[in-house]
Amino acid sequence: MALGGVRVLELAGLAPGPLCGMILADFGAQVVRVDRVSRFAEAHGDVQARGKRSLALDLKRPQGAAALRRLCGRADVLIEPFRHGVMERLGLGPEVLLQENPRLIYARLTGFGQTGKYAKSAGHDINYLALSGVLSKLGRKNENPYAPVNLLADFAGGGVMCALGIVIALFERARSGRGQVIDASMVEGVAYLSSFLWKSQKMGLWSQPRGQNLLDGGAPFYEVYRTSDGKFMAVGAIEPVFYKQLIKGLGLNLDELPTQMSVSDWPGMKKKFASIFAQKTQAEWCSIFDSTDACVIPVLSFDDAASHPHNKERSSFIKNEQGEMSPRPAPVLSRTPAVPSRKRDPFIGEHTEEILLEYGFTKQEIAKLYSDKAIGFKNLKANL
Ligand SMILES: C[C@H](CCC[C@H](C)C(=O)SCCNC(=O)CCNC(=O)[C@H](O)C(C)(C)COP(=O)(O)OP(=O)(O)OC[C@H]1O[C@@H](n2cnc3c(N)ncnc32)[C@H](O)[C@@H]1OP(=O)(O)O)[C@H]1CC[C@H]2[C@@H]3[C@H](O)C[C@@H]4C[C@H](O)CC[C@]4(C)[C@H]3C[C@H](O)[C@]12C
Repeated sequence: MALGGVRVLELAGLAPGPLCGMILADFGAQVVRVDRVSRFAEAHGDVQARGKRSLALDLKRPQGAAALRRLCGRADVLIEPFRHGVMERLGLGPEVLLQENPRLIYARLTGFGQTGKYAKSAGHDINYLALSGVLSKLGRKNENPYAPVNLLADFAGGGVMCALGIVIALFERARSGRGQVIDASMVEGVAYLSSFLWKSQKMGLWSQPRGQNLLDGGAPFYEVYRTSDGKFMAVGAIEPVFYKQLIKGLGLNLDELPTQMSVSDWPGMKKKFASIFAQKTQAEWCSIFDSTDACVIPVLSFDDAASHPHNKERSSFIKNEQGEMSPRPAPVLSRTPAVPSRKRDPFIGEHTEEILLEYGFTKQEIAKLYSDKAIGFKNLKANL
């Protein structure tokens, strides 16, 4: 696989870091998740542990921190998901680790970045989304701004953006032979993703208040409608050629309607479309719109998405040995595609000895680390 042979140490954190590690593991990297020893009961469950192994190491103990330094000496990538200053307090800051391994790619995945007034503040997806400006653009007319689960800052602007940075740094290292520090701020990651919104401000796409523009819930032809069986259809018929097919599928006469881009008529048109969509079931609307260019697609549950003919044809969702469904890695590379592990997720500390041996520790050294309580072997299933 494309990242075969790349050694990654992922310090266990919440949501974004685990996704970053999973992406690298799916594309072939050997990812070791470094879990806490003393707080098994409080482990933030890593539900994105596919393809990883787990080493339980107490970084608060000098022997544990020293062991991580040694591991980093042989690793290609370190992913650290803590607030600014934590690694420095552990004696594991970039200056130390890059001194010992100049090829190390030291990825610092935080909410606010390594500098700035909030650098040491706690936060979660919704806070980063707020500070980026993006949250102000999300939400229905006359309602509060709305954060779409924790997809945008944690995952899109965090885990995925950090993985991109790591791959770019690996590519550059192939030329220079040198590692570097990646300051992956989720605020900036999600802001970067929203460049289109920033650049299109003057195009008139966002001249209305939140929830009343073309792409944020204002336009009747870019909206979700309830069907008679309580399901929904997603409509995205933006271009006139597709809009015409939407109108035809709804059984309306284009000549008798206001022009598509008559913004003042959008609320009335929305009501009209809603009353029509409410007359048929989701399946009936699919039989009308499937294989047309009306840009009308059923809103699917996770189960329905996994079993939908289109997604089944592409094997877009996979099952692991436990029968758990999840999305397959994306994108699909033609020659070196990701081959996601089908194995169950690792227990915390399950591979401690195996990993330490692999990284050059002797059995005696491992026994000493264990007696110093710097490592753990417990086979506890990570929570959540
Ligand atoms: C599923 C829920 C999460 C959903 C995602 C959520 C919406 C997010 O946005 S996640 C993104 C959060 N932000 C970041 O990741 C940005 C960078 N990180 C931070 O800003 C901070 O880490 C923090 C704010 C996220 C957390 O701050 P905290 O003070 O806890 O930590 P830090 O300051 O970073 O310091 C880390 C300290 O830990 C020490 N450490 C680290 N590793 C080790 C080690 N191996 N050995 C020893 N010590 C270690 C390190 O030295 C630092 O120490 P110091 O501070 O002394 O320097 C989940 C959200 C909440 C979860 C639930 C909750 O946790 C309670 C239960 C816990 C139980 O175990 C499992 C079930 C829970 C219900 C749990 C379930 C889910 O996981 C959650 C709901």
